[in-house]
Amino acid sequence: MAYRAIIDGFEFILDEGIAITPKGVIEGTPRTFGELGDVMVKKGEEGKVAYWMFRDVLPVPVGGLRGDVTLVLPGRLPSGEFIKTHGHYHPEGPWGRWPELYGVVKGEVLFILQDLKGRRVMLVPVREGELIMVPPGYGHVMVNHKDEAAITFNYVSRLFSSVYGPYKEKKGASVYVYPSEEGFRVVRNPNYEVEEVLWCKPLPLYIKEPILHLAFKPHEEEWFKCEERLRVEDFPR
Ligand SMILES: O=P(O)(O)OC[C@H]1O[C@](O)(CO)[C@@H](O)[C@@H]1O
Repeated sequence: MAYRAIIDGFEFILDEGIAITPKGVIEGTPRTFGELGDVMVKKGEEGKVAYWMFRDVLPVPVGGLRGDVTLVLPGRLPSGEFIKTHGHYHPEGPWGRWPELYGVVKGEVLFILQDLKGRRVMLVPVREGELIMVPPGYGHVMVNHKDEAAITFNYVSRLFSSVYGPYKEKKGASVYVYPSEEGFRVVRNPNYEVEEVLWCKPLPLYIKEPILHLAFKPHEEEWFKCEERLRVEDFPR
């Protein structure tokens, strides 16, 4: 199924595997259930695609930044979790760890942000038209907890490679998100010493005007409003 999206002022037609972008027709890179095997408690259906990554497709007038688009499919993983991204950290840059600016242009995504040890966790729902800054030093996973595909974009520095190892070693993020009658439930990953899971809202930034400059905003900015601690279930033994 093809989707049309306007992303930061540019028109895209996205389908599974291929996209018409301002930079031409681009083949996507699939992330399969097999590649997510290390971040799930149960593997299976190896060849199925969880999300399509279209990297370096947003025109960026500022050298040094890369703009990607991601089509996150709806559904469940073999572990029973909602489809999610692999998750990664960013390494050190000249002013601390690299940040990343994300926007959602279709659907809704639940971001799982966690500090370097995975002890402090923020769950942030980001809706169509909203932006979220992944602050320096925070690992991030996107969960598609809705029944429709989600389309996101991100601006990030070209000067580093993402660090996937910690997520593989600990079998995913600090928490897992499963479907439930209320919508979703959050379960602790026993491989971390999770201290708190906060329910947060991104600051009210909307994709209505040029936003590229935000990728350079000072890192001290307070990017979230955290409202409450979330009830988290222990992992069943
Ligand atoms: O790199 P992951 O964890 O698979 O996450 C997917 C998305 O995040 C990015 O790697 C950017 O952080 C995108 O290029 C990609 O589409």
